[in-house]
Amino acid sequence: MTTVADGLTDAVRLESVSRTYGSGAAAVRALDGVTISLRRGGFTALMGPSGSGKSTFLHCAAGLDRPTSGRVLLGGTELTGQREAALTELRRSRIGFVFQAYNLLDALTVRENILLPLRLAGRPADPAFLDEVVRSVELDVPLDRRPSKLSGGQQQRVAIARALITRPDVVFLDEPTGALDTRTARQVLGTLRQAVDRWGQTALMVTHDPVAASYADSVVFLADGRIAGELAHTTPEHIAERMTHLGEW
Ligand SMILES: Nc1ncnc2c1ncn2[C@@H]1O[C@H](COP(=O)(O)OP(=O)(O)OP(=O)(O)O)[C@@H](O)[C@H]1O
Repeated sequence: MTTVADGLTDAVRLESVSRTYGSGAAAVRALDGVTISLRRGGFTALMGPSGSGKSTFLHCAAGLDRPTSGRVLLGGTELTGQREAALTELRRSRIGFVFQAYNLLDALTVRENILLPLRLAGRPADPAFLDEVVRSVELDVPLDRRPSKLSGGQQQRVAIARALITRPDVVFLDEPTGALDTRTARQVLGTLRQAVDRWGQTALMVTHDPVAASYADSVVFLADGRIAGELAHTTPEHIAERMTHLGEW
């Protein structure tokens, strides 16, 4: 396991990361020499036209996929070159995931869903911290209920709590509000923003929605597998304008 002193201030760092799918004439370069650092405690949105490489970026950064070349560092630990078992362990303990489709288990109660990452990692649950996380995501439902009995917004709050419970180095969110109506989406984003601030949580969110992206501290744009710019503390209007210049979205 390699630890680099200069990577310690960054939660996540990609260095010259490329990912090519297929080979020969059919090869697609989904990521093309991407270098970027996610500062500890920062909330970053990742946007770009369809096919620009957002999912590939997320999968490489989270150790779910391996770059063809380049390095990925999580809190100073190099992911690239790790064996599959070590990557699984790292993902379990140091990364939180939130997906568009919530991905909650209905065989488990809300409480059990939130605590699942700790159970899988063989770590004890701290009832006081569970209580704090549940309050921070404003989840106002009985914790012994099954997820399918909850609204979409409540289910996504459960998923966010589950992502925060291990105090991970970074939370990756893939279109977290894509399945929610506009009003619920805004409420969930407001809660997410508060939770990120409260815990000093590093987060990276892929989204197509300029309003959702405007909740982040900065918006990174991808086009054709490359970083195509960044906007800090900006408005949905500016984000939409930049996206329009990048092409179809
Ligand atoms: N498993 C794969 N095999 C071959 N090509 C792939 C694979 N996954 C992605 N690609 C290609 O890599 C490029 C980037 O895809 P990616 O899914 O990362 O883009 P995206 O920005 O997430 O797109 P979208 O917004 O439509 O989800 C696209 O040209 C895509 O067709």
